[in-house]
Amino acid sequence: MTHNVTTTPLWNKLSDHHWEVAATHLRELFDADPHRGEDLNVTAGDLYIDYSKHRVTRETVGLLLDLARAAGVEHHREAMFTGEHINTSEDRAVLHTALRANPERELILDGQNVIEDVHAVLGRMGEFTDRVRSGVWRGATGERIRTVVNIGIGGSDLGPAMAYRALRHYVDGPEVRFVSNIDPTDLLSNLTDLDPRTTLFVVVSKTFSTLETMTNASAARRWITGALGEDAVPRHFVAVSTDTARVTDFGITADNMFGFWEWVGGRYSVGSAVGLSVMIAIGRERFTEFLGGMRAIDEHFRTAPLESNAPVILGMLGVWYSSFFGADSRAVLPYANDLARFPAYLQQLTMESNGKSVRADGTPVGTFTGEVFWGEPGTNGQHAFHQLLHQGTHLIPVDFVGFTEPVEDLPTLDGIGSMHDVLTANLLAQSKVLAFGRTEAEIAEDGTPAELVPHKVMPGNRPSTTILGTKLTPSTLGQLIALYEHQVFVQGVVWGIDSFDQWGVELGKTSALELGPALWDQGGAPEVGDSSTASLIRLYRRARKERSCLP
Ligand SMILES: O=P(O)(O)OC[C@H]1O[C@H](O)[C@H](O)[C@@H](O)[C@@H]1O
Repeated sequence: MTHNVTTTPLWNKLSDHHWEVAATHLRELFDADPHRGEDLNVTAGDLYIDYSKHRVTRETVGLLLDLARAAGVEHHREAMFTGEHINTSEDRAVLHTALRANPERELILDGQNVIEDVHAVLGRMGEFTDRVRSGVWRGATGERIRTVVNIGIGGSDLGPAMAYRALRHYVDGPEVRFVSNIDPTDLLSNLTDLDPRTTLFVVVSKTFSTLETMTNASAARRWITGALGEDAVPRHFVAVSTDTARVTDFGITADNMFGFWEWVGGRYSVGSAVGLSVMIAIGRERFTEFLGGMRAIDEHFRTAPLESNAPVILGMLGVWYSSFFGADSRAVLPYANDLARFPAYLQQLTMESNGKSVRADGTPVGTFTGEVFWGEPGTNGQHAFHQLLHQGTHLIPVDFVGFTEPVEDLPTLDGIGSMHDVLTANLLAQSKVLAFGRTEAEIAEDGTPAELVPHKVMPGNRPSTTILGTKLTPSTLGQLIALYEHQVFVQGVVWGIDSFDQWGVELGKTSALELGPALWDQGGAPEVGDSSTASLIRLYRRARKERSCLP
């Protein structure tokens, strides 16, 4: 249980300090401290992280780090790495860092070296991957596997789907598709051009009981058995889960199952067997590089002093805006099209982790917690929502993510520079304009008509972090993931919440199960307890009655 720092004099000091900083423009902060752009940055692995365009002074950073210390971030960090049950509401260890630990390390949990277990599964995944990629593993009719369909949802989908897309350039194995939604169009649209003889399903579910995944997996099973017969199942289905009994009940043998452990949270699981489809796509060596990237940031997070600790600094900046400025959201804008699913991935990672309003001991939190994460790749976002970022009334801190080297490049129209150069120029221009804006006087100087001047004023003073990686590779992607995982952790400790449970999603699930029968029962008025839901159900039922194609 963490110390409640929100009731301490240090918190009050930060709160008072916030009013001073809030009254100062970023232009003034740079004028008063012209070298901040050279100093307020940190390097972690291959990531250079500039945080000088934040609404902080050097004093603010010191106070925020004091707050992190007072909350016990260092102590809790060690507790996480060593397997203490820091997920208190579920009484579980939180050991996603063990998934990427060096094989020579040892971590004993309940008498078992979990790192040995991790590498045993990685070894089996590697062998399986090699067999699928080389064509030794074949479908029931003897054909090679050409497409892998990953069926899973939440953490069993977003991590691998994001990583597969991000590492598109490195894919030299079978194509992978991802089916998650209970909406049948997801499965149907993905299967429409596939051949059952060359398709392998990887059914991913920690619990192996999630309604969406089990429903999609049984429909996929019918698709395979309808075309190839019951005996084909073992050649076309493998499972990733912590629950052997449920997997075997589904008809997948333990040989075709890749396990993980209850101490891996779904949203922290992409480095476990949950990443199997990514490994099949990019090969085991590159998957190892991916894990190595995460490990580099784990080590940085565990050992770097707080002053140069990237996840600590970025996490505390998130606390600064959320708890002191009352900012609701953070935009993540990757200037790398292959990171298109990164914001969606971060939504689960951050919002399922820190979207809590009680502390770990069940008492209400005394501050705003969590941040709404959202975003789209640049430059697309510039032509859509950046207007609000630049001139709207909300304070929305931005994380820009870019790379100094492209994975692919093309010349520009005029042949001067490359498309990647222009992409990067856009990233830098956006962060500059957000921070410094354009004043009334500067605009009037251009001869802009007086009545247009207020419309053209760019207020600036809008904070951003710029994360520049060397190149989007399996390793740098792993680094980015761990960078955000540990930010979430730091914030959770300061807010005193349990970042590793997700009770808030449970009621929606049981409620859907309870409501289901009311939708297909054609009897009298549904007894659902409120007139809004009852009216919507009546409307749905009427439409359902008129449809002829239903069973
Ligand atoms: O992997 P599964 O057990 O199928 O769970 C899939 C997802 O469903 C749940 O509702 C949780 O909110 C997620 O954290 C989890 O990743």
